[in-house]
Amino acid sequence: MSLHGKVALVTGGAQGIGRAGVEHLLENGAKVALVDLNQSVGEECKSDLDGQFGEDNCIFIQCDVTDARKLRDAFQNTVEKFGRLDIVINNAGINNEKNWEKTIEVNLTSVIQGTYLALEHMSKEYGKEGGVIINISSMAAFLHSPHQPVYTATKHGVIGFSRAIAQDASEQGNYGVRINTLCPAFVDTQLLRTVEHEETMGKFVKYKDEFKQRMDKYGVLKPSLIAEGMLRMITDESLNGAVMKITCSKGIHFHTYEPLSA
Ligand SMILES: NC(=O)c1ccc[n+]([C@@H]2O[C@H](COP(=O)([O-])OP(=O)(O)OC[C@H]3O[C@@H](n4cnc5c(N)ncnc54)[C@H](O)[C@@H]3O)[C@@H](O)[C@H]2O)c1
Ligand SMILES: CCCCC[C@H](O)/C=C/C=C\C=C\C=C\[C@@H](O)[C@@H](O)CCCC(=O)O
Repeated sequence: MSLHGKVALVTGGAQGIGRAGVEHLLENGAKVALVDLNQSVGEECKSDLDGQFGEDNCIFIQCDVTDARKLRDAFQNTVEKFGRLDIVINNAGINNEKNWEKTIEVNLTSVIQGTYLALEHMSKEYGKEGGVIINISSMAAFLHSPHQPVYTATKHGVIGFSRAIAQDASEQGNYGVRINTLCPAFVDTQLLRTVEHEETMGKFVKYKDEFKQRMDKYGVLKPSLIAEGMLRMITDESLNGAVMKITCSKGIHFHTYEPLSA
C-alpha cells in the first residue's frame, strides 16, 4: 500500500511516539491531521513540520480525546480538509495511577471511541473505501508492569478490543479496514518522566528506583523505531489483527497466539 494521496489522523501526535509516526507518514507522502490536547506543543510541532514537509500537508487539531463530541469533530474536520481518511493511529496515552479513572478514559475508552469513529469514516459498511487502524498498547500488557496496575489493565484492554474487532471487521463484516496493535517496550519520551512524580504515580512513586532499574535492564528505544513498526503495519496489507512487539532485545517482532480449540 503506497501512502501517496492517503490521509491519516494521529491522536497524541504532537510529541513522542505520535510525532515520530506523523513524521514518517509525511515523509512517505501522506497528509496528516495531528490531534492533541496540548495547544502550544501542537502548534510548535505543526510549524516545524510545515518547515520540513511544506505547508498544507499537515493540520493541528486541538482536542481532548476523552471529549467524545470533540473527537467526532476532529475526524469530521480532517475529512472536510483533506477529502478522505485512510489511516487512523489511536496513540494518545497517559500514565497516571493516581487519577486512574482518567487513565482508563484516555488509554482505553478513547481508543475504542477512535476505532468506532475511524470505522464510520473508512469502513465499506458505511459506504467508504477501507483503510487501516493502529491502536497503541504496550509491552506492559505482556510483562504486567508491577507498579502500573491500571496502565497495564488499559493496555491489555487495547489488545483484546483490537483483536476482537479486527476479526469482526475482516472475517465477518467485510469492512475493508485492517486493525492492528503495537506494543512498544520503554521508549524515550516524556511519558517515561512521569515515573518520578507522586502526582502521576500516586502511592507507587516509592518504586521509582526499581522502575528505573527495569529501564536499565530492558533498555530504552527511540521513537523513530516505533514509527518504523507503525509504517510496516500500515503498508503490509497481509496484517490484520496483528500484535506487534518492539523491544531492545528482539527489535520489531510479532506476538503469536495459539489457535482457538474446543
Ligand atoms: N514511552 C513509552 O515507554 C511507551 C511504551 C509503550 C507504549 N507507549 C504508549 O505510546 C503512546 C504515546 O506515548 P508517548 O510515550 O509518546 O507519550 P508522550 O507523553 O510523549 O506523548 C503523548 C501525547 O499524547 C497527548 N495526550 C495526552 N492526553 C491526551 C488527551 N486526553 N487527548 C489528546 N491528546 C492527549 C499528549 O499531549 C502528548 O502529546 C501512549 O499510548 C503510551 O501509553 C509508550
Ligand atoms: C512511566 C513508565 C511508562 C511505561 C511505558 C511503557 O508502556 C511500559 C513498558 C513496560 C515494560 C517493558 C518491558 C520490556 C521488555 C523487553 O525489552 C523484553 O526483554 C521482553 C521480551 C519479551 C518478548 O519479546 O516477548
